[in-house]
Order: sequence, then structure tokens, then C-alpha cells
Amino acid sequence: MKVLGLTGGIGSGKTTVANMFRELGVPVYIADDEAKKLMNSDPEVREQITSLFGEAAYNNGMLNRKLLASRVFSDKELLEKLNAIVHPAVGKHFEEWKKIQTGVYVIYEAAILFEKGGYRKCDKNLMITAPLEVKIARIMARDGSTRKEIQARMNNQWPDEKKAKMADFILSNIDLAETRREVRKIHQMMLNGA
Ligand SMILES: CC(C)(COP(=O)(O)OP(=O)(O)OC[C@H]1O[C@@H](n2cnc3c(N)ncnc32)[C@H](O)[C@@H]1O)[C@@H](O)C(=O)NCCC(=O)NCCS
Ligand SMILES: Nc1ncnc2c1ncn2[C@@H]1O[C@H](COP(=O)(O)OP(=O)(O)OP(=O)(O)O)[C@@H](O)[C@H]1O
Repeated sequence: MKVLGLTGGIGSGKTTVANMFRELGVPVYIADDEAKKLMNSDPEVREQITSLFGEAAYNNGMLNRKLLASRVFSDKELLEKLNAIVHPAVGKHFEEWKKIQTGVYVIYEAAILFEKGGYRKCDKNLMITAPLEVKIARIMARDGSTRKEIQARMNNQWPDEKKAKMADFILSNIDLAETRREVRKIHQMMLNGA
């Protein structure tokens, strides 16, 4: 079964696009979400996170996302340590998930697909783009993050120009109807063996 990697910077619209593929019947794996589930449920992962961040990493048994975000996105070394705990667990979990899917291809959605080499495991890669100010405005409206918090995450991601060189498909997500049309085209190409 083929894998279409789906990526894009914060606020580009990865999840929105992933959901359009899902509506077309494509199985979708959202790495951000699965990572957080594993950080809550996998005892080994929990133990490593607690030893890295202390007991405050969990609040009433649930991952303290705010605390971790405030620490890691301003400290590259700490982020790398967290990545090194979470990414292998997600990679393993994805392989197991893929085994039980049916269809021509599945989608693996991840924010740092190129940065962390995950794209090598994908047959094709799709990058979602949007203008910088549009991305910032979307995230501020979605979850009340500040410009500074969003910028801190962006600083840990490659610029679009660098990622664009490595992508098989690039989708500019501005107008939703247009995005949906592009999704259909890419879906058809994947079904035709792209
Ligand atoms: C620090 C955490 C707990 C904050 O959780 P929160 O719910 O606020 O954010 P969420 O995980 O949904 O990510 C939202 C966006 O932040 C950016 N982001 C998240 N992780 C990273 C990272 N490791 N490097 C760069 N940007 C990142 C992406 O644009 C992502 O789409 C979480 O982001 C995390 O554990 N990140 C490290 C592990 C990781 O890489 N997870 C993502 C995929 S495997
Ligand atoms: N074309 C669009 N027009 C208007 N709003 C959009 C468009 N695409 C996405 N959005 C909105 O922008 C916000 C961010 O989109 P989405 O969550 O899909 O991005 P993301 O790339 O997955 O974000 P993150 O990097 O934080 O995981 C959401 O509230 C979504 O509804």
C-alpha cells in the first residue's frame, strides 16, 4: 500500500486538507494527534517524558501540553530530546496502523515530515502552503495563540521554499473550494498509480 505524506507549516491547513482526503475514503493518520495519544497512554513514553520534564509534565494523569510547548519551542536541544522520545514511538505505531488499512494508499500527515526525514518512508509527498500572515491569523483565531508563540514554532520548522524543492505536489490552500478541487486531482493521480 502506498503512503502519501502530507505536510506544511503551522496553520497551512494540513488537517483541513487531510479531512478532504478522508471524505474521499482515504485512510488518514494524523501524527500530531497520535503522538499526543501515545504520550498519554504509552508507559515507556510517559516515563521518559517525566524524567525529561519532571512530574509537572502530567496534570491529573494527562500530558501538560502548555508546559511542554512553553519549554521546547524556545529550546532546540530540549525539543530534539522530546522528538527523540516521541518520533520512534509514532513511527512504530504508524506501521502497525497501516497494516490494518485497506485501499490504494493512506495519508501520513505530519508537520515536520521533511525536517525529520519521515518523507523518505512515503511514496509521494504533498506540501500545503499559505501566505505567512494568513497562517498566523488562522492559528490566532483557532486557539488564541500569540504571534510570539506561533513564531517560536515556525522557527523550528523549515521555510516553505526549502520544503517545496522536496515535494512531489504543492497545494496552495487559500480558497477552500479550489483546495477541494486540487485534492480531487491529486487523489485521482494517486489512484492512477502516481
Ligand atoms: C509540545 C507539544 C506537547 C505541544 O502540543 P500542542 O497540542 O500545543 O501542539 P500540536 O502537537 O498539536 O502541534 C501543533 C503544531 O505545532 C508544531 N509542532 C509540533 N511539534 C513540533 C516539532 N517537534 N517541531 C516543530 N514544530 C512542531 C506543528 O506546526 C504542529 O502542527 C507537542 O507539539 C509535542 O509533543 N511536540 C513534540 C513531538 C512531535 O514532534 N509531535 C508531532 C508529530 S510526531
Ligand atoms: N482555506 C482556508 N480558508 C479559511 N480557513 C482555513 C482554510 N484552511 C484552513 N483554515 C482554518 O485555519 C485553521 C488552521 O487549519 P488546520 O488546523 O487545518 O492547519 P494545520 O496546518 O493542520 O495546523 P497545525 O500546524 O496547527 O496543526 C483552522 O481553524 C482551519 O479551519
